[in-house]
Amino acid sequence: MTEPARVPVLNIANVLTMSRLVLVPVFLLALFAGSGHDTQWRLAAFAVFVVASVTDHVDGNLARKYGLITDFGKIADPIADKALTGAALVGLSILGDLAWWVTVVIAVREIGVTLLRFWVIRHGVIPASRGGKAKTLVQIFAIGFYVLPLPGWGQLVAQATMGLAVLLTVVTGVDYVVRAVRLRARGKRAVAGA
Ligand SMILES: O=P(O)(O)OC[C@H](O)CO
Repeated sequence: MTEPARVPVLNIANVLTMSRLVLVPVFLLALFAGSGHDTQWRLAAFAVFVVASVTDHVDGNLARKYGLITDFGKIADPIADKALTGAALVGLSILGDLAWWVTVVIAVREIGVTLLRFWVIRHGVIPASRGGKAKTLVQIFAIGFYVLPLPGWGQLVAQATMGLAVLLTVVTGVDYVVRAVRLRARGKRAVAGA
């Protein structure tokens, strides 16, 4: 019987995921340059943020299209997303543009879900859910609006989008807790029955 072909971890989808991590310090440098509120630097930070965010879309599509899905990618992709969004949220809060409680709520959920993934890893990998992907997309839009130097109405749009992001972040976080508990319970039952 022929073995199924192994997908190499070092593939284009995973390289794109890792490049998102590399762009995090570049984004922060641009965000804090020029005392943090210089229009040109904010636009530069926005451009880096958009490029990094696009890699999130492209790596997943490439992985699915060319069969490059790996367990490494399933774990690394959400971590790279969290590094980017987390750095942006903390940066915006340090600059006084975003309330700290928003950053803390999102950070607690994102770190918590990452720990959950490692907690159940012996029993299986919890990939990003549809809700999780939607949550990341809304977070990215919300952060993008906050990074851009927008007029008053734009700031209202930014706040509303961030409110939706917080809601989705919490709801999907609870959903992952339920999934993790079920996966562990199934894993334990399987071991007990072995
Ligand atoms: O909600 P998570 O932790 O599954 O993260 C979702 C990913 O960021 C989607 O690419």
